[in-house]
Amino acid sequence: MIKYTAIVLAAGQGKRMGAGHNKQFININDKPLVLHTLAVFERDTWCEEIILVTNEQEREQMEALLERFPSSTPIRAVDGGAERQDSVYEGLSAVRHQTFPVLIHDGARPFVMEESLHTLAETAVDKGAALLAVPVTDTIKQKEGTRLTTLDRNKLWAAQTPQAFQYDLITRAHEEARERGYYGTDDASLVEQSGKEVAVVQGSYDNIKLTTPEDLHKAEAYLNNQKEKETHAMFRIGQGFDVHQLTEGRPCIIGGIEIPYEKGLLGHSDADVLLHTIADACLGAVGEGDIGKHFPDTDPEFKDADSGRLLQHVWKIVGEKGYTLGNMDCTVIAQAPKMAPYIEQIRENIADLLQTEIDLINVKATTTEKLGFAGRKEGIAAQAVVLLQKNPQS
Ligand SMILES: Nc1ccn([C@@H]2O[C@H](COP(=O)(O)OP(=O)(O)OP(=O)(O)O)[C@@H](O)[C@H]2O)c(=O)n1
Ligand SMILES: C[C@](O)(CO)[C@H](O)COP(=O)(O)O
Repeated sequence: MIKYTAIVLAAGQGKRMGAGHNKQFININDKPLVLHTLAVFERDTWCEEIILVTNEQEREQMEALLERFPSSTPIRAVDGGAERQDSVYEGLSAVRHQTFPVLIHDGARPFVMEESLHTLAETAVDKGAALLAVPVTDTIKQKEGTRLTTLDRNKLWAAQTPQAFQYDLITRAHEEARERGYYGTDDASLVEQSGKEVAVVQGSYDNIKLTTPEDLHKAEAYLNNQKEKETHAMFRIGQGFDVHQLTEGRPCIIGGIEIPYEKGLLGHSDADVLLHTIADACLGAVGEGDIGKHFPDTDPEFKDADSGRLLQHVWKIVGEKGYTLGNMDCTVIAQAPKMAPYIEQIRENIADLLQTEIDLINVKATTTEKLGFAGRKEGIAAQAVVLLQKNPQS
C-alpha cells in the first residue's frame, strides 16, 4: 500500500456548464458534484489526506457542505487562484506529507476508479510523474486558418486526471512555469516542459470531466446504471484458504486464541491462519483482492502484527462498501493441536472482532487422517466461506 495526498480542484467557475454558478455545487442524483468526487478518495484506504482547493468566495459554502457530509479521511480546504494552474500551486503549497506522491485531480471528474488511483500512485513513486489518459477514438483535425491537417491518431492520447507526481518534482515544475509565465492546461505539461518524462497509465472512458450541460445527463445515466448494479448485489460471497508452516519457538495463534502446543505458526505477522483466511474471504466477497495486497509481507509495519487488527481493518472496508455479515463457515485443517476445546473461544473472539452475533459464525476442525503436510504436522491450513449481505441502511 502506498500512501498519497490528493489535491482536488474545485475553484473554477464552470462557465462552460452555464449554470450561473460553480458546477461543483450542481446536484447529481441528489448530491453535489464535488462530493461525488471527494467520495472516491474518502473510500480509498491509500489516501492519507485530501486538500480541497476552493474558490475564496465559496469557502464558507464548501465548508458547510463538508460539515453536512463528514468524511473519515481528513479534508483541508484552501483557497485557489485565477487559473487552474494557480489553484494547483496553492494546493501544493498546503501539502504536509511531502514524501508521499501527490495525486492532482479535477473536482469535475467524479468517476475515476480506485484501481487507477493505485496504479498512478505506484507509477509516480517508481517513475516520478504519471498521468491517466485514454487513446483518442475520433479522428483529430488541426485547423490553421482555412487549412485542415489530420493528426496521426495512433500517437494521440486524451489526458485525464488524476495526474500523479513526486512532490518535489511537481513543485519545481510549477515554480519554473511561474517564473517563465507559462500556463498549461494540465500539470503533466509543466513536467514535459522541464524536459522530464511523464508515464502514461491507461484510464477509462468513463472518467469524464463534467464540462457542458450534456455531461450532466451522461453522469446521471452512469450513476443510475451503477446503482442498478449495486441494488442487485444484495448478497456477495467470498472464500478464503491459507496455510502456515509449524515451527518451534513461535506461539500457536489460531482465531486470535493462543493454543498451548509444542510448535507455533511461522509468518511475517502473527501467522494466524484462520483470521487470514477469514480476511481473504471477506476481501474476496467485496472484490478487494487479498490480504497480501492490503498488508504486504515486505512491509515492516506488519511484522508480527496482530491479525485481529488486520481483520478489523478488512471489516471496515466491508462496512464502507455497505455490507454486513450474512454468515461464515470456517474449517481449520490440523492433525494437532486438538482444536475442539478452543472452538467456542475462537467463535467469541471472531464475533467480537467483527462486532457481530456469534450465531453467524461457525468454526470447525478436521484432521487429514495423517495424510499430507497437515497429517505430518508440518503445517496447518484453514478455509472459510463468507456470505455478506447488503446493509439495509446503505
Ligand atoms: N481557477 C481554477 C480553474 C479551475 N479549477 C478546477 O479545475 C478543474 C478542471 O477545470 P474545468 O473543467 O475547466 O472547470 P471550470 O474552470 O470550473 O470550468 P470552465 O472552464 O467551463 O469555467 C475543475 O474541477 C475546476 O473547479 C480550479 O480549481 N481553479
Ligand atoms: C487537466 C485536464 O482535465 C486534462 O484533460 C484538462 O486539461 C483541464 O482542462 P480545463 O480547460 O481546465 O477543463
